[in-house]
Amino acid sequence: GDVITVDVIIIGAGAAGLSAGKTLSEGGITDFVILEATERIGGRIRNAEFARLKVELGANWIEGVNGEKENPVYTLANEVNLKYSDALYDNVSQNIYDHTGYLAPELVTPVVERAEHLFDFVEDLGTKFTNENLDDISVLTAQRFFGHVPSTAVEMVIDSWNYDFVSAEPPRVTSLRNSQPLATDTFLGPDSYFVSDQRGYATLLEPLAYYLNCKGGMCSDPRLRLNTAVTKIEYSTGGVTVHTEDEIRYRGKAAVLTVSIGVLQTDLIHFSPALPFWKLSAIYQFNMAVYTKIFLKFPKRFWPTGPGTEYLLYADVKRGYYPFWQHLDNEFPGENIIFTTVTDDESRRIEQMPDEETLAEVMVVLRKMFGPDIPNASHILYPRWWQDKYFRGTFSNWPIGVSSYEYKQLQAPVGRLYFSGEHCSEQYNGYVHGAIFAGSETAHAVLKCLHEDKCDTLYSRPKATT
Ligand SMILES: Cc1cc2nc3c(=O)[nH]c(=O)nc-3n(C[C@H](O)[C@H](O)[C@H](O)COP(=O)(O)OP(=O)(O)OC[C@H]3O[C@@H](n4cnc5c(N)ncnc54)[C@H](O)[C@@H]3O)c2cc1C
Repeated sequence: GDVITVDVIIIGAGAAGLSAGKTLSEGGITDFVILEATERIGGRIRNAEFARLKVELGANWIEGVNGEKENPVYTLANEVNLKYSDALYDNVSQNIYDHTGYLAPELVTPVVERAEHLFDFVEDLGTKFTNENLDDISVLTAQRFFGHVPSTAVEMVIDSWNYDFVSAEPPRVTSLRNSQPLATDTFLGPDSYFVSDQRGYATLLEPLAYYLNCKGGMCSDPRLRLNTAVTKIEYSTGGVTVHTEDEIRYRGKAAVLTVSIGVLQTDLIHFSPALPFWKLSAIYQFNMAVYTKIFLKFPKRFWPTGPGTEYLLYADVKRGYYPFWQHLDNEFPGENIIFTTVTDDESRRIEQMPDEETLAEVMVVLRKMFGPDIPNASHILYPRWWQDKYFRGTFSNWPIGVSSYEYKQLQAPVGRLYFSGEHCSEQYNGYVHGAIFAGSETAHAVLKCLHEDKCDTLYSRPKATT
């Protein structure tokens, strides 16, 4: 097949790949290509048609605003006048249901208050562990130090609201040191905005990728190669050769690989030579979580509406069984759309079910919450991120057992092959802003290599940090 020679090959046109291209451009390297397997830019930022409207199947919130450091996602959103609204999480104690229906606030308020104390305690312990450089423990272990672990249906749903809704994995899995308190809240700010713009959340990537001339999702710059899946990467200290499904080889002085950690954990891309053990070990230890929004449309509204009703919780004896609910009356008045979110094993389970089976389960839950007379949903839509070979999940979560030293190995290049993507942002992994920061940081390392000849050597094992 053909051989195309460029300075740098970027693999993946998600937020990280596009951000890497921007930093390279600004650093004087414009001879690059971006190889993207799918038909569009944006990766895990993606919307879809749903009953006359468009809804976001991937990233939906701009997380971390109004803090000491500006969130680049917020800046970009404002540049394109993206439509978003305040995420009003605070009122959730007024909106809890179980199999008997609505739970009066006086029943649940003491549980919510205790969960707040528990949350603060865990954050303080996380700070202590970081400051004193103590060996990591899980968030669940930290909760045990509080003397109480959530165990009733209501306690569990509030607990999963505080943790699983954010990290898509339960506290027993998640690292205390690396998630508490959340750097996004601490540095970028405590507020979040929910995006409902009909042009799509991904519109904010257009100013980021200005060098590709994108408008309405279409980009005219030939350096972007859509529908171009990478199958094999050969790397050395001299450069990188990337093979694609359409049998073209791209040769570069360096490459930036931004596919998700879920993809790296599979054999979708063949590496030659095989990735060294320390690198594979770091890749396999990190977690790709799964988080699924299930959108439903009804012929009429039967849930409460008005300020403070947006987020609802359903407490089941089985933790994680259709626990989180959010209506879209503010965003799409009169459309009668509500969605439920599940995570982790429940996501994996429903990904394997046909829509009708999931809908039947969801209707049973809704009838417990709102009574037997509510109508059936007319539409259902949910994505299968975990089954998709180009994603294999939704976002990374830092598990217990991965130290900062091992994390550096996840980020480290092998030869001239550089790794990037949201999972490579030490502070902000899992988020769109994490992907943007990581893409830029990796591109800076590539610039240093190409301009100053300061490149990491093949198989170099990153030095331990204290
Ligand atoms: C359901 C869901 C909800 C989320 N909610 C939020 C949120 O509210 N707020 C937030 O900040 N973040 C959220 N996130 C996380 C956020 O979307 C991601 O962290 C971010 O978009 C990841 O960007 P990335 O560039 O690192 O990876 P990706 O977007 O995955 O980009 C990598 C690209 O590589 C491509 N690729 C894969 N394999 C190949 C191959 N072999 N050859 C060529 N290309 C390939 C993929 O198609 C993809 O386009 C959510 C994600 C999901 C899925």
